[in-house]
Amino acid sequence: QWRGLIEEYRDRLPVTAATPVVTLLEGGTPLVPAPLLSERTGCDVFLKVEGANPTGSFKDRGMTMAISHAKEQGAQAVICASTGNTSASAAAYAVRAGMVCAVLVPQGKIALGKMGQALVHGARILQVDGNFDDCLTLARGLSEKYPVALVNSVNPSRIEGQKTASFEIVDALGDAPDIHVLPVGNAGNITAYWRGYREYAADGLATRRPRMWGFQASGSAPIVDGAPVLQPQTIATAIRIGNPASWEHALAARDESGGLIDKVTDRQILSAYRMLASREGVFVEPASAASVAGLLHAAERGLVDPGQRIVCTVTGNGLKDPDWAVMGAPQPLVVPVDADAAAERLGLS
Ligand SMILES: Cc1ncc(COP(=O)(O)O)c(/C=C/C(=O)C(=O)O)c1O
Repeated sequence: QWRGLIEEYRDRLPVTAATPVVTLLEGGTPLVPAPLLSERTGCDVFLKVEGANPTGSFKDRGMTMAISHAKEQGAQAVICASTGNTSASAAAYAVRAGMVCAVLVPQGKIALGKMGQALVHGARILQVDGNFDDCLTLARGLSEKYPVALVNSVNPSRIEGQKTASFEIVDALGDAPDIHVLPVGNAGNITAYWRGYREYAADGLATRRPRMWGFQASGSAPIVDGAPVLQPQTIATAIRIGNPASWEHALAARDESGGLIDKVTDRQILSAYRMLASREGVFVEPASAASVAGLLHAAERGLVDPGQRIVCTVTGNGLKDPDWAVMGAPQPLVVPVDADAAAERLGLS
């Protein structure tokens, strides 16, 4: 039985015997081969399906660490700004820890599933009349003035927990991939993956470190454009972030790894989103598809070599944002309880 990240990687995490382990047995997620992406790119492509985590996104990796540390420090309340997945995760782990969870989300810009999670776990939710960056500014201010622990990815415990995804990938493949691809919003995850790959290589558990390829949405691409985006716009609301808190760390991951950070359009994101579900059988939320969209776009431009081993992290479960799955799809037919009628409409007859 998988014991959760802290137990599985205890000797690589900043925990002691005194650290209470707050866990929902997160981690140990599937590394799924992607035959269609492999064929399209001429490479060996795998998907790290982080939607399989307890609250449906990679945020659980950071949250088990952040909430365990908060509990160790005697916190009774935690706070986070979120585009939705961080708050869904913080709300669930706060329940496990017996803590109050305060959540600040950008007004009207949070996917239904994520709002539902925070609500049902009993978080105290405020919609902020501003964007995610405004929410983070507010959350930081509140955590400095009031006894509430900030659990955004500016909290180093979050990065420590999230680096374990790289450990799992090397443990599964036997070495690091040539390229690791993932979406970039607040840039905590690219920072965490690079740290994990570096640590494993330094300890001789991998012979190489991958090139890190991060992708932003073109309407919300401050790192690519070289300046904060004041009014970020993208249908991929999870990465609708104009001023990433881990900007410098993302640049370091890109440059130290010889990688890249680029942008993909909403159209490319939705195309990859649909291809993943309809051709690879993997349902992810739109922001997660930015990594696959970026890989396909890079491959079209000849940036991959045949036979390379590539891992794309798909960061969140498609159920988080069901509207996009329904949008634009034909209304399913209604049939009478009649086999012939059903067979005819299913095209079986
Ligand atoms: C599905 C999904 N994919 C990618 C990202 C980007 O990761 P980072 O670059 O580490 O920020 C997020 C981030 C979400 C939040 O920032 C939040 O929940 O507040 C996400 O939910």
